[in-house]
Amino acid sequence: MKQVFTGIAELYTPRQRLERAAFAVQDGRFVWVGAEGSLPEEYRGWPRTDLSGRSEGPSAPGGRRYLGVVPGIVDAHTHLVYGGDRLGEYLKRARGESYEAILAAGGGIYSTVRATALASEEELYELAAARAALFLAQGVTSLEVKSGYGLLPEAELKMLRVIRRLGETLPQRVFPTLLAHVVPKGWEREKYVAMFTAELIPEVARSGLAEAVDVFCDQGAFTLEETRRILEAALSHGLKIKLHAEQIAHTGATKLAAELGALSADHLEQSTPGDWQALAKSGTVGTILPGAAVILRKPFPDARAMWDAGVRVAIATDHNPGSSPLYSPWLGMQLTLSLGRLSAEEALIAHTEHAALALGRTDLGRIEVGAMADFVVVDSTYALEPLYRWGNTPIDSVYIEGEKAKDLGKV
Ligand SMILES: N=CN[C@@H](CCC(=O)O)C(=O)O
Ligand SMILES: [Zn+2]
Repeated sequence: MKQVFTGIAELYTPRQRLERAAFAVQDGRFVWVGAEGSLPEEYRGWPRTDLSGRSEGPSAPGGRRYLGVVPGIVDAHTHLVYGGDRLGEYLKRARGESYEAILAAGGGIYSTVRATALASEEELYELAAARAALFLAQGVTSLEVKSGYGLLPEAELKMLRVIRRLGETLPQRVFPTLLAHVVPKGWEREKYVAMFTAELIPEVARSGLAEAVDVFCDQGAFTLEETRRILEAALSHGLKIKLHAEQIAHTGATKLAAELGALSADHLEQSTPGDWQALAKSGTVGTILPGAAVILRKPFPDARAMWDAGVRVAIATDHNPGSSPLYSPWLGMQLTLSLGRLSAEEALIAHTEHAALALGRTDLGRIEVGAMADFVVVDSTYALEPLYRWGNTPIDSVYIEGEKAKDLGKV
């Protein structure tokens, strides 16, 4: 497929801002990006798609107006597959009960584990696909999806099969991750870690059901030592690694992530300048999860200081039924502007280019030659307007590999 896209008022690559831009796409990738007026001769005869919208606004020849375009949003941390909900827990926490106490009493993650066990693969698939449609409507073109609400080996594999089916059927690109979340009730810790490292990880590596392994290294979950064992097992089986780090307590997980060359260390609410230095040195992405930080009333990660320390800061929704029932990457970026002190341009980089690095990809989250042609057409002349309008995200359309994504769900 060959196509030239025009009608763009403002485009963020995301590092560069172009006015009256255009780009050419061939076989799902950008092959040329620049000013519309300087479209090279070789692309002039290609079929054209004018992205201008019909809504009212400035610069509107023929009643149309040129629109803003940004790269497809990348969500590098989600728990999209789960049964049930945690509304009751949410209301309790809003009255002051703590996430940690609810988890320790066998609720929280454990209650989602019970609800997920009761749901069939078909039900879990339908629920997750409906959530993914809402994400698509927000411009999310690639997303990571974790297991972790199964805990028992067969239940984890069941989640991973659902994630594989999502990858086969959704318009978006799906990155599957095996998550060591908590020790199941009734298991000895040692036996569980031994099973995870000696049976589950090899089975997942063999079957190709996950690309990465993640561990919730925290108070109430896995210790630093257990985390190291799980991650080293993952590496020895050729899987990538990432971590839930420094969310509730400071455990040293961020430095472990940096030491082992993890793709990313995520959460970071309790992280320190020493942790940021380690991330900056290793190149491990620091992914902040504004939904979980704000909803659980934890310290908001100091994204500004992290960025200035040289960390490649990413933002993700951490969509899950407990700590972050967040469906909007834009809200995550908005919170990071206000509470994490990133600029709007930096927040966009964090949810596109840097988020792609957290998936190990340099060809996603960018509008540049060689990258996958995933992009979001903003229903405004101003490409950054979705960051300005809180709770009313102006999205016109979403393209994945140069094709208009259908089924934009209602938001
Ligand atoms: N922190 C651990 N895991 C999830 C929360 C899962 C849950 O509460 O169900 C997170 O990233 O926030
Ligand atoms: Zn998470």
